[in-house]
Amino acid sequence: MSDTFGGSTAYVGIGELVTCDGTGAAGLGLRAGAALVVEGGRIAWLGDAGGVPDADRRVDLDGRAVLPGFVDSHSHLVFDGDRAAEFAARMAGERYDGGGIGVSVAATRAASDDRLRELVGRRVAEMRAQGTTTVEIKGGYGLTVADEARGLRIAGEWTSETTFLGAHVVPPEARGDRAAYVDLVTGPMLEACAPHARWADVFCEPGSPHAFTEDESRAVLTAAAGAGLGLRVHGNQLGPGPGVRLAVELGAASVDHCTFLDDADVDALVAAADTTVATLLPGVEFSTRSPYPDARRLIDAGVAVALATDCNPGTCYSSSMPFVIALAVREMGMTPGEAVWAATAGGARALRRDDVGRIAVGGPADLVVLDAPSHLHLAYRAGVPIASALG
Ligand SMILES: N=CN[C@@H](CCC(=O)O)C(=O)O
Ligand SMILES: [Zn+2]
Repeated sequence: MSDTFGGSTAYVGIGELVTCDGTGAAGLGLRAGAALVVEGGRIAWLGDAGGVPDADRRVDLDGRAVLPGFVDSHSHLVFDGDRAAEFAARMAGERYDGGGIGVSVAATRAASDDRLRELVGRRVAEMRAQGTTTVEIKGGYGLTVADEARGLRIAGEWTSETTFLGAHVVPPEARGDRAAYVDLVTGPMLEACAPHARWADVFCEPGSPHAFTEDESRAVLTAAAGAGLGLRVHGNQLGPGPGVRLAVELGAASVDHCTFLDDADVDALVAAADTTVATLLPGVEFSTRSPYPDARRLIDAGVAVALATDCNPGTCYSSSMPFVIALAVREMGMTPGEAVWAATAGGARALRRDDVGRIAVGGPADLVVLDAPSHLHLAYRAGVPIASALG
């Protein structure tokens, strides 16, 4: 977030500064007794509080911790309607298979531009209020040329990290001819959407009749890369499958979910650790009552791991990165430091950004302050709104 005050601001009294200016948990970059000067929305100075230069304004944070703003590298904010009844049915034992996406597609198609704009704006504001300063937003609830282009145009009003997801599911009207729908996605839909997107994604899940097979996914991703888009994949969410290996083969920036992995998937992710991030979305396992991904196995093997919300109406209607961090620590065996790194610097890597997700001189002043002395409190005080953007 940027400081709205016109001049320079010195932040002193920082209980713990978490810079995330390194790699892995070792790169958490914890500093005690540090201070920051922010000017023009940038970090102008970082050092020991004893040496803080003069500034136009001085803010005493009274022992609170300061972190980089969260980088939520996976969300689906462009939708209307909700699926609370589907959630309740799952809590009573129903399984998630992606079929409910059609309900959100119908509601989203029926919404006016202004209505969608208002909904996305409200959700982005909800994220920012919980410390998220960079967000990726996917389409995927329009599934016509016009509706996908519209969703991405609206998403682009809030972020440059927009993702074309025409291959979210095969929409009901196209079920009789899947090949024709893939042709639409790789042809006219991609052409209309590419100018509004940085990324392309596909729901690669051969076990679901709604999602896409390996060959269909490869066709979509290859066409998108040809149109100049970076690649992302929804893979291995509902069962073992080809998503992870396809993402690695095609040099995707991230493969997301990674819930059901075999040894070959983990080996592929280790080999591609400089290229492809495994983005874990534990809010989905919470909201679908599913087994959590084995984050420990991935981190211990040397896989690059990010955390994101996947905020969407079906599998996780939560916009809260602190909630995701708490789940990662409690349910996936990540240390609090690993979880914070994955939610900031890890998310930045998943978006191939080196300007966000860390606190460094010259970088954007995207800062989170905790109403607590340490990053440990994000998981320790789960459910308590201690994180907010600073400034
Ligand atoms: N799995 C595919 N897409 C979303 C869910 C979308 C929905 O159910 O509405 C996800 O990431 O979980
Ligand atoms: Zn998703």
